[in-house]
Amino acid sequence: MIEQGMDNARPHAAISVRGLGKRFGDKVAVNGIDLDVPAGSFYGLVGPNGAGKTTTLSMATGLLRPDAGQVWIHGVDVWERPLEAKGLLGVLADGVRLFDRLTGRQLVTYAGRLRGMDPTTVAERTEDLLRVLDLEDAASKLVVDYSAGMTKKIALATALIHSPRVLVLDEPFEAVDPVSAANIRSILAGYVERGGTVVVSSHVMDLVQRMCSHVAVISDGNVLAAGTVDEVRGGDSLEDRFVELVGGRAEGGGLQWLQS
Ligand SMILES: Nc1ncnc2c1ncn2[C@@H]1O[C@H](COP(=O)(O)OP(=O)(O)OP(=O)(O)O)[C@@H](O)[C@H]1O
Repeated sequence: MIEQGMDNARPHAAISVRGLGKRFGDKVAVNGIDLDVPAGSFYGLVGPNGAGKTTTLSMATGLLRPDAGQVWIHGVDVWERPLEAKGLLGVLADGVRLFDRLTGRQLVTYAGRLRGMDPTTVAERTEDLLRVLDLEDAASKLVVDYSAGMTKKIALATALIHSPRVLVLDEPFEAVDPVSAANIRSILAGYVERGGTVVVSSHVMDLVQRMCSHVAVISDGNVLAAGTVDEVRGGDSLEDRFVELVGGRAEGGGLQWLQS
């Protein structure tokens, strides 16, 4: 069934965003954007600091109420049918506090039980996740005592445990060591191969170019370009295209006084 209001959105997209906007005081953080994330795509969201990526992802996943616009996850309106929409999602949010007085194992178990999963499956998947994310040795330690990278990985485990249809990951590789990052990349690539959809925000253009099928470039709350990675980069590297679209390179690096 296609929902009311979806006429000009894409009913078969994993995520469809129309006219999404958010303002904080005088600052327009997200300026009425449209975006379609095709089902089965590995979608990168890139943009300079303060571009509106986190605000967009927070609104798209039901964590932050938009001032304007609508979001559908596989055709389900996030703000009208939040429970149903959230059931389809796994989210790694930026800067959201975890229940960090739990151990890593307890936190992942709790996430699975909150999703209504049976205890045996939760226990099995929790051990699998701790193993592939190299957190077995830290599993009995409180999350409050984790390093930044370990915290990122345990939060990722809580997003994966229920095997959602759509994964939305804000900066999943930030602070994560190269071996764990490679493990996470292969987990995500396998998940996409099996029909899942992944959206990641990242500042690492090379990674997005290698890993993602699609990309959107956001700057100052607007979508400057969106499509397949090849369409957006148009023969250049994604990094060169990004700098061309976004601008802002300081001539000669500036800070001539910075010398020894
Ligand atoms: N809760 C808030 N209160 C006030 N301003 C906010 C709030 N959240 C975000 N902003 C502002 O909205 C704009 C977009 O921020 P956002 O965090 O979405 O950017 P981002 O693209 O995720 O940046 P980064 O790459 O640095 O994480 C920024 O100007 C930021 O200062």
